[in-house]
Amino acid sequence: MRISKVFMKCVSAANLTRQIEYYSRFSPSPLSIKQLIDFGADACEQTSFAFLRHEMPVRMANIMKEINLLPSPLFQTPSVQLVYSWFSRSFTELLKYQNTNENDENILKSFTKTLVGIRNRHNDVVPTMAQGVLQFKSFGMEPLNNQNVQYFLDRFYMSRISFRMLINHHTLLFDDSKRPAQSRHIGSIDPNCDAVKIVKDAYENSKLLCDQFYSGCPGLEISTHNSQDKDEPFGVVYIPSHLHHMLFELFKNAMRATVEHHNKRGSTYPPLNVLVILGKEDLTIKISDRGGGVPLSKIDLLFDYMYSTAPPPHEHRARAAPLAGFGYGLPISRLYARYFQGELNLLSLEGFGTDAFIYLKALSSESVERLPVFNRTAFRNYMDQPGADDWCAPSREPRNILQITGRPQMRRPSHVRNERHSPRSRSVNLKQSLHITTT
Ligand SMILES: Nc1ncnc2c1ncn2[C@@H]1O[C@H](COP(=O)(O)OP(=O)(O)OP(=O)(O)O)[C@@H](O)[C@H]1O
Repeated sequence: MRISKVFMKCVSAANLTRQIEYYSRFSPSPLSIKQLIDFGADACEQTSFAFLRHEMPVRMANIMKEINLLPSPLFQTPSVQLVYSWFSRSFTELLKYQNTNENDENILKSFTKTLVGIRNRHNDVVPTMAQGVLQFKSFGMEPLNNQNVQYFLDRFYMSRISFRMLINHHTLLFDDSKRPAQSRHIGSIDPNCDAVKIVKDAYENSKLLCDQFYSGCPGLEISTHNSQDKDEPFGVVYIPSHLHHMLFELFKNAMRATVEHHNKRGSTYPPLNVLVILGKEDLTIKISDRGGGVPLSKIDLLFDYMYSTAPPPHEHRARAAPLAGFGYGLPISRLYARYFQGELNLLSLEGFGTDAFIYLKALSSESVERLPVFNRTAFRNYMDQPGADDWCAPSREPRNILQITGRPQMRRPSHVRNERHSPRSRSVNLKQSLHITTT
């Protein structure tokens, strides 16, 4: 009895591996916001079902192949194993619908229910993966691993954003219990998304946390400029929850920096200045704070998963939304911006403040999903060995010139290497080499 159970488990594991292999050979099909809107306006459940029952396993299999390439000590952590088990289960559930009848009402209903179940199962993927990476870091991570993990997490979370986008869109369109009675939204998309309103909402939500944490908060000043039509509001076709997520994270950071930099409990702080500009191609939002800024040497670190200057949150409070925590705010917000071909950047003046920029595409036909695909290039990114740095490492102290006089400073060309030098010609060469090393 026990042997047959073990045997069945091995068979299903082998089958799962085969199916992942099969679906990972397909490339995901990126959709534009325009396509999602056009489809949603004339929604046909059968078409959406037929698309998703293939597309979801394809996107999952592509990213599962990459999870399998993680450094073994990271892959083996209980947290990553747990995440992988969620993926395996969800992937298997989706495969059940491959050869079913798309005109059967019950199948369509059951599929929508399965999608909701998958979304709930994956709710905790971000903090769970973060725990895994923390455990792995505590073993002492090499720079190459750090690079690989950063590369992987960007792709993994981008993929996750895309699953949730597709699931939300489908369930909002076809799950009657989720459909708001009167709404201009089409699925999860607002065809007339008011960027200024979302700025105000995100500020208010972040202010609640800031007031609670610091008993004070900087104010908000908004200016707008619509280069297309001065009298028109700032409508773009976008997913309000994505924009809210980015703005909320940027406001939290700006508020924390401002309050901590000025360190005057209860007193007034310099306000956060927000500029919203609609151009032909981009909708740009700039948030400027006077929170003391970040030194240039740290700017690149800000988008590293796990880089935070805040004390680490306790494991059991990981989801209790403090003002700062794991250091995931910026990298994940940047993924949201990039998901539909936008961008998120920070420019800082140390000693003064920081400007954060969100760029979104103004045209829905140009907002196309940016999705990872598992191919040879991706594979190589996990396999490459680190090369030697091709820039000199700066020495800590100025070199003692007298110490260098005894040894050559340059790798001389071979025709020069065999020459015998008189003391005089040697000193001439030394002068030349010093000139080269100091310029
Ligand atoms: N406007 C800013 N001014 C000064 N420092 C900033 C600003 N924005 C970000 N930072 C620095 O970048 C770090 C990383 O920010 P990030 O939003 O990724 O994580 P976090 O806020 O620390 O935690 P969380 O995961 O909760 O967002 C912050 O800890 C802070 O040191």
